[in-house]
Amino acid sequence: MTGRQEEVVDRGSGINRREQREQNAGKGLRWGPPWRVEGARPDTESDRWADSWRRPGGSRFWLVLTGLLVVNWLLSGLLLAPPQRLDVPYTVFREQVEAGNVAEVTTVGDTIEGRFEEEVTYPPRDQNSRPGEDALPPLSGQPRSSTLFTTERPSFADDGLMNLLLRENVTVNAEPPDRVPVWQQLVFGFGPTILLVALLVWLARRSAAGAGLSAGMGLSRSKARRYSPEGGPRTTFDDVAGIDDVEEEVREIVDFLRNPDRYRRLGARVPKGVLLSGPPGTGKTLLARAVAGEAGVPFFSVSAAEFIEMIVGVGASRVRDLFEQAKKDAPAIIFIDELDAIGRARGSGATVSGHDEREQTLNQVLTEMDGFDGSEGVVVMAATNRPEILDPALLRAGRFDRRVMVNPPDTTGRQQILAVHTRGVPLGDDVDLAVLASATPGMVGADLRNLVNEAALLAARRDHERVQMADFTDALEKMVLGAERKILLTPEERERTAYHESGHALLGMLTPGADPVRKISIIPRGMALGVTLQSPETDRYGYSRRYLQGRIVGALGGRAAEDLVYGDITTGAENDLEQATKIARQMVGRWGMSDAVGPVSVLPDPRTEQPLVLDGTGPAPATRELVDAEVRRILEECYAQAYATLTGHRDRLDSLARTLLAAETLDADEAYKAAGLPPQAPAEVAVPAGADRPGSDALTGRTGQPEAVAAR
Ligand SMILES: Nc1ncnc2c1ncn2[C@@H]1O[C@H](COP(=O)(O)OP(=O)(O)OP(=O)(O)O)[C@@H](O)[C@H]1O
Ligand SMILES: [Zn+2]
Repeated sequence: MTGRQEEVVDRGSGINRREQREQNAGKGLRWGPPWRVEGARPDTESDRWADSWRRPGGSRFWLVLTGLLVVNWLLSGLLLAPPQRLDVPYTVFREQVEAGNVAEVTTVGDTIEGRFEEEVTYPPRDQNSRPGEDALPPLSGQPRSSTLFTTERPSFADDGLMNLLLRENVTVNAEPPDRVPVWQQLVFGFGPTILLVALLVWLARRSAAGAGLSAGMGLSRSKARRYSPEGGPRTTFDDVAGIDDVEEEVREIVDFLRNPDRYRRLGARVPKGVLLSGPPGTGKTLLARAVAGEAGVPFFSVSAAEFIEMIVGVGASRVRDLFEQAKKDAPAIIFIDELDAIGRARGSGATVSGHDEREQTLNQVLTEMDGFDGSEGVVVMAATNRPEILDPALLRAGRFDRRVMVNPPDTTGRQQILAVHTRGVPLGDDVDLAVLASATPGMVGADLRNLVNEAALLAARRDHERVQMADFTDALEKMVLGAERKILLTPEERERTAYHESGHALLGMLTPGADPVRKISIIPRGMALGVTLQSPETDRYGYSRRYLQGRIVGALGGRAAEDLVYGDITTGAENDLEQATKIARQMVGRWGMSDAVGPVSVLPDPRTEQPLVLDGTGPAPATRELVDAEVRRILEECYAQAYATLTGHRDRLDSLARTLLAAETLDADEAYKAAGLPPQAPAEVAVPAGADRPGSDALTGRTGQPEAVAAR
């Protein structure tokens, strides 16, 4: 793993993007690539769409749900629909009462409904029974017969109906005017909801044991996307560059998937599981897809996080489903991204809800993998950024017993990756990928891909025929530093910033072994008021104590310059202090670089967050105090050194600051010249690597929100 190479010191302040980078840190001082754009992986999504894929979960769930709703609707329609009643005039009704043919009535407002003892036909077939009504047109055309009737009582009727009914022994009911009884309203109003809730509860209960209906509803279906070898452009090893050693390790798998019989015949045990580990964006997914592409087998891709739902047991059945699908399509590859989402060591980590669910899912994966006897022709590939937190059970023989590290590419690797991604891009004659590769230490495949895309966008906006080197360098600068921002600084503030940056830069130039200064700028970018960029000649893999001290001196140079020139300090050094303190802390607690503390690792392991020393619960209070004292000593000594050096070179500092103030941006040559120093490094591209840290500037009231960033 390469370490972070370049240093950017800025004047500005606040939130440190590096924190997150450091979480990815393996061993050594690692400042992960600052330009790592989280979530900006345009390729994966679009590629996935472009490829043929299907998502078996889902559709069936909707089918079942629709079915339920239709049944619900039909039932409620049947039950709620009023029965067909004979609509009779009030006079006819009275007649029937007097004739003793009414068994029961129910009044709803002025409407009277009821039941005749014997069927009545209306309109009567013999029209002469009531001569008075002969002239009236019949209410409805065809005579109908029923024992059920309805009639409307005229509101002016004051005809002693009640007495009549009582006399005739008719049962009389009354109901509120809304016709649907309350119990029915409740049942049909809340019924569907109750039904669904009941179903979910039931599912939750039984899913722990099996798939059951949840399968029918698609809940237990794995959400894996399937890429078939036929559909879409195939990913091959040609698309993967710069990680040749890793490619070699997986070639055997390709061969196995192509000729499973040959391996079977010889009884060779082919790895069932391959664990790819490495920082984000290094091409783990790409590599797995390339293996599938090379072997011409289907590729099932799923993120481990997708297994987990709120409902316990769903994850396990999704795993089962995924393995079933893959076995059906064998030979095939199952790719599980972010394996750590389920593969975290059991009984460790925060006990969140869904803890059981995660364990069950993990157990299911283990069970499935144990179930293979190698003849299925299914290879499971998984990726993780944090192999060290995985449950050891996953790594046992017969599971993910083949482990492959995918490291960030070195310079040559970066050049090859750039070549892959510029295949379809018309390049100007001045574009030199080797130079770009050396200007991008710490960048991984995903970053480089992003860089090419940004450069192409820029070239298009500038109406270039081809993408030129300037497009690349500007794109790189923007990715690394953030877009330039139009904010108005007071002349005093600009001058102060110029001194601050000059302080960083001058110490970078004067400290032996420090990374050469590449660029200084007082154009506000992102959240910083100014930046100083330093990056090494070559990729660095480790750091010496002297080098780290130099870094701290440089980081404190901005504040020292302000202090020296103005006799006062500002909030602008917030990030510098944070960065310096972090380095010092790690020197003392992690790398044993403090004589007083000794060669002891006392910091919690940054990867597992478990305290390392001394009795396993963390350092004893005395050790802690000693660490703090040592960190403070280192910082104070470095600050004193920075202040002294700048004092001794006050003329260079003034000259550099003045030049910077006038020019706003200086590249390496200009900067060394302004400081009256010979250039140290062949200035290749005046582009850097490193980012300024966003933050808040309490002095000016500007906040660190990523608000409107205006590109010039
Ligand atoms: N070695 C490489 N060669 C060519 N392209 C690469 C390489 N590494 C990454 N890329 C590009 O970056 C994209 C993202 O990489 P990929 O998704 O494979 O990274 P990953 O290691 O799986 O990251 P994560 O851990 O975030 O899932 C790829 O689709 C590819 O375009
Ligand atoms: Zn600074």
